[in-house]
Amino acid sequence: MTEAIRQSLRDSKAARWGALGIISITMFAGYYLTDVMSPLKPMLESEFGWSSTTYGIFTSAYGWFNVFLLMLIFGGIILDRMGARFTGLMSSGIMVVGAAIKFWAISNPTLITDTTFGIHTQVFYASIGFAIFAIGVEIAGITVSKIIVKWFKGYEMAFAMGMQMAVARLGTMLALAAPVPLAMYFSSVHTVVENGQLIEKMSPSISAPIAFALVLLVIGFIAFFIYMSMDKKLELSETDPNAEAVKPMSMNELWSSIFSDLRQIIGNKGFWLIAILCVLFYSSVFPFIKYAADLMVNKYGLSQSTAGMIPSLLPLGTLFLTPIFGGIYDKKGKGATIMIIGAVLILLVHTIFSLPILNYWYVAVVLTIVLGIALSLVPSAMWPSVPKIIPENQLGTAFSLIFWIQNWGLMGVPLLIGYVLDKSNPEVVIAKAAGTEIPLYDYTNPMMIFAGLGALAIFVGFLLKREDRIKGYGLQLPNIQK
Ligand SMILES: C[C@H](NC(=O)[C@@H](N)CCCCN)C(=O)O
Repeated sequence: MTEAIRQSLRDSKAARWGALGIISITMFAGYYLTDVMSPLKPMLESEFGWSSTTYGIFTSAYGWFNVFLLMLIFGGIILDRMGARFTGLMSSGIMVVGAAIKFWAISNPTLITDTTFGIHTQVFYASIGFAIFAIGVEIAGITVSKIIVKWFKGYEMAFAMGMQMAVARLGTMLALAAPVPLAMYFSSVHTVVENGQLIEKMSPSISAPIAFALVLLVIGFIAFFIYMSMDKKLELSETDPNAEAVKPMSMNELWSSIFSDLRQIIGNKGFWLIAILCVLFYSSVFPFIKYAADLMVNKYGLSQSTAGMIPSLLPLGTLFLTPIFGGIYDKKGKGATIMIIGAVLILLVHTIFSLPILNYWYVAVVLTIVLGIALSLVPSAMWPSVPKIIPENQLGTAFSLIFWIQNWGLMGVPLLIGYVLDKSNPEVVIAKAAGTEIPLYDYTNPMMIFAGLGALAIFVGFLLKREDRIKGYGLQLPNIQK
């Protein structure tokens, strides 16, 4: 069979998009669990006595194992060596295990009174579960990116990445809008003693939204099994029957190939600029989402039950815009410019959020929509740009290194924000300790931190554009090969 007439399964539009649809289910479930606790922050404080710092510790657990135990990097290395089928199944299984631990911790009231390693036992176990889950969702993320490159190279790759991100963001949107109604729906009545009197109190079920996440994750795990058979068919369709079988590597060869990949990637300036832009950009958006519902209560005067509605508009816009911007990048190019425009919007939005004026809910709506546009622009150009800088056989490792650097921010920034929030609002901390009426948090300082990250991202975006001009990566060129 000659090269010219051999057909690959990826040449079939239905097969490419079918594969994408299946893996998107797994990511949808993963993104739902990632943010499910955000709208529950005020409830975690009132029901379980968590502080902003406690919430920050729990949120930062997302990066603990990925960052300190280098789990993400191992994930990328495994992906490049063992392939997407093994790595995808492994990562979706890890997500289920982590979510189950988190569910157990949140639904177990006996953990509330104890401490472990100096933190609330419930927070400790919920954080461990979240940290394990995060290994899974991050490795699944790089696996899915590599799968998309495998199916869509030379085709509508940025559009496909945009579509996958859109479905994942649907998970984020659900995580911002659904948990409070779910927790309220499954409320139960408890008898408690207050001022020496027995009173009946309705307690929301904070674990109900997590139980729902667990069900979604199990469905995502099953979906990956279905994808595996498609992946096998794709490989068979691309295997040249006359090609010689690849000789298995010795242990020495394996290690030297791993180190050689790592050396080449970290010696690449374009890689570093994308990675730094990634950590700055995502640290100003994802950690913001963790505090957005609380910001709506404290700055814009919304009630707890409606506070998640405005932040849920953020992923809503990205559903349509990420594929659209991805499509523009595919056809017209201008990847670096798209990333810079996104970073400018981040700076603008967070600066306005930080001002102690314009505290009207409709201002929050407009700012959230603009932030959604930024969250569509940058990722739609950033991820499809990586294969222009790094060869395909090193992509798993490169994506994992970028995610690893990004995870420092996803771990550190929420912790910093929780700490700054408590430090800038001592009266709230005192009122909580005294059990008196809790005043509102002032969010000026945390929002200035987010704005600062946006400013740095613009600077790095320009450096990336310059590097592209020097090295000719083709970031400003279209992805579709005519
Ligand atoms: C594709 C990209 N994913 C990531 O950046 C992940 N490392 C973090 C996922 C966190 C989920 N809320 C993206 O989602 O744009």
